[in-house]
Amino acid sequence: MSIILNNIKTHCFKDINLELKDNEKIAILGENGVGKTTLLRTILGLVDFEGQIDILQKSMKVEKDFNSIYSEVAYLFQDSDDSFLTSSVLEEIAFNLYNKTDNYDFSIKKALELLEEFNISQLKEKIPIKLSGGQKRVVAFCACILSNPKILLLDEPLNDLDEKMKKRVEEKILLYKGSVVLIAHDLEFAKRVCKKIYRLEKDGLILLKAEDEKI
Ligand SMILES: Nc1ncnc2c1ncn2[C@@H]1O[C@H](COP(=O)(O)OP(=O)(O)OP(=O)(O)O)[C@@H](O)[C@H]1O
Repeated sequence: MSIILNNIKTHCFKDINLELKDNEKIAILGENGVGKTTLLRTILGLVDFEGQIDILQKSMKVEKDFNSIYSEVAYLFQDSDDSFLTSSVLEEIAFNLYNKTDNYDFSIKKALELLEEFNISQLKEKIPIKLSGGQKRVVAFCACILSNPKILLLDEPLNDLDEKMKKRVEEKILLYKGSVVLIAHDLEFAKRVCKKIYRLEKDGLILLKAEDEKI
């Protein structure tokens, strides 16, 4: 199992139970303010919680337990600006892979390939926080996936993207060889990418059936 949540309670929801298998992709939908982002932040140890969290077979009891999983869990923030750590797009995208491999040249080479694949090579020397909203989104997404983490936590990844870029990002998520928790408001997108779709409510996570059309 990649993630097990048992009876998780935070300031905005209670009794969340979830099992995410290795390489499984799930989507979580729900009303504004119900706590979807808070749920992702809880999985990362950024929110006070009660209950039991296991990630990649490790039990997360105290804050430092979460440090041990950061190299294998990537988080696409709802607000891309919150994620930027470096002063160039190229270094931003290479950052996690460099941390993981300690190989600068290899990380830069792979980052350049990904920039090419997303057709954004012209951005490589730009300062991430000065990009447009959509450009920031793609750069933050590329920074998450380059190091192939075992778990991807994606908070509304298609926000601000044009149609072409939405397709590229969707394709990448679909083919991603790892576990994915996707927060989305677009049910059709969620259905195309994930087999299991949940709706978050105050009292817990509800598994939606294939025939459900409404959230
Ligand atoms: N750091 C915090 N401390 C206390 N409450 C917070 C904090 N961050 C968010 N909240 C509150 O928690 C609730 C859930 O917010 P959250 O961002 O998780 O919702 P969401 O489901 O992701 O919403 P949206 O669909 O609008 O992005 C909101 O009422 C919000 O005001």
